[in-house]
Amino acid sequence: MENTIHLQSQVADDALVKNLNRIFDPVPVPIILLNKHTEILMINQPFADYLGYSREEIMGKRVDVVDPNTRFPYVFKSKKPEIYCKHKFSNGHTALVHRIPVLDDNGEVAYGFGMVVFDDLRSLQEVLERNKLLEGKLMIYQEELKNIRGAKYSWDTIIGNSLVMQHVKMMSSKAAKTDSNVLIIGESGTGKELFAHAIHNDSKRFDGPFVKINCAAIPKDLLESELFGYEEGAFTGAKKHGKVGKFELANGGTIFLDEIGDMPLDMQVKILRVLQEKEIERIGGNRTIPIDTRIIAATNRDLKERIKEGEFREDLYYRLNVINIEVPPLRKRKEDVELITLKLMEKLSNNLGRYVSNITVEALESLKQYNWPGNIRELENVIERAINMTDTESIEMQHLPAFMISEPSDELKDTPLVSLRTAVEEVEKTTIHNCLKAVSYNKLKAAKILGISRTSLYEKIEKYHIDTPN
Ligand SMILES: Nc1ncnc2c1ncn2[C@@H]1O[C@H](COP(=O)(O)OP(=O)(O)OP(=O)(O)O)[C@@H](O)[C@H]1O
Repeated sequence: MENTIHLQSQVADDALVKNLNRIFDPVPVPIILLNKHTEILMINQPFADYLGYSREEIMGKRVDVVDPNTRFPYVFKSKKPEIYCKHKFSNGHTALVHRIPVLDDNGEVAYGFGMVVFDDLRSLQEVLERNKLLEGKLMIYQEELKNIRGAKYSWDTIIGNSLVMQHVKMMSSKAAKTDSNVLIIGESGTGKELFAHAIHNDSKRFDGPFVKINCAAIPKDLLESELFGYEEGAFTGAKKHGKVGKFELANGGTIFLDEIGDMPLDMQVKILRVLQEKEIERIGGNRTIPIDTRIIAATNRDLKERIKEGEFREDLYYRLNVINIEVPPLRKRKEDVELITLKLMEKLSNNLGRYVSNITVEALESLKQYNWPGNIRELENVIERAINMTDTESIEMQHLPAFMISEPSDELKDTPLVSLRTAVEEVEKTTIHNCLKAVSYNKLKAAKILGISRTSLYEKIEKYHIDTPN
């Protein structure tokens, strides 16, 4: 009776093995199945090859005969699976394996299932090392990103209390509360990028990415792949796994298109398409990728002029210019020069490891008078230079660049250059005229106030052709 049962189970096992071979031979992972006596019931071709045997040689043998290092006898005893365990096969290979006892309805071991998960631990080690390296790099970038996105770019860090700046900040913080496109215009170095950051950080997208691209700095041929990315094999020289473009990177956040006024016309068409369709296509790709990105663009160019010149698309201009923010040049907010100077001195002293906290009235006055064609970026340079030049805690005239001191201010720029004599005569004429008017043209009184004789006053009235009613 017992023999009959054994025979029946043998027949069932044979049928099972045939089917299992059919199933597992094509699987490119070494797999083995043991019966409850730890005899090999099935071993797929990849595993037989891995061990260096023909299948016929080892079928039906006890696993510890084929591989004396096997732990299956212990696993059968403990009935506990061993997952991702390092195993050194008797042929010298070291691998990561699973050893799994398969229990029947009574909780007894019916089969043992084995599988090689990673057949070359050396290459696994390399992958793990690389992974560790990448994780490390990722952490550094995340940290950097946090710094970039941090409080550094809030409204408070945009220094300036002049009326015009208060207005621009107020407009920008309103813009932050919407999801509309923003166009920031202003001369170079006025802080357009700072405003773009602050708007992003104060918007509902603040925890999404802020991705910047300088449209003027990237060669025309590369701009498209930078913006939209490409698929593997899109062109010769393309990276192996393709490349993700800035629009995709900015998904869920904001893309800052700096120097948009310098973007080539053919690229403008593509940007317009993204704005309208809210989707992109990678170069060499055939699928569209939906994009949820807010656009903030900036330029120091006169876009209306560029439109007239045929260099900028009018339709793109209107799409971008939903909210317009104009950052004024520093010379139009001279009231801010003192505050910005003091804040920059504090920041740059720290950066440079110096302690320079004072500036003389004279030097500050020079900074206020200067025209600042390079705006705050130029002011930063001047302060940094001065901190490096001074040996004390104070910035003085001599620490400012010579061109600044001789540079005429805005008002003086419009004054025609005249000789000292002409200038004195001009002042004399105006003073006499004003004085006569003030004393109702009483020449005696006027001469007294002016401190000259009546004769002298008459002479000057004649000389300067000053009209008097009597
Ligand atoms: N209001 C401000 N307060 C403090 N620093 C400022 C301010 N505005 C600008 N800066 C500083 O001036 C430098 C130039 O600013 P930013 O790059 O934002 O100017 P930009 O207008 O974008 O210039 P560009 O058109 O050349 O790109 C930066 O170092 C920035 O930190």
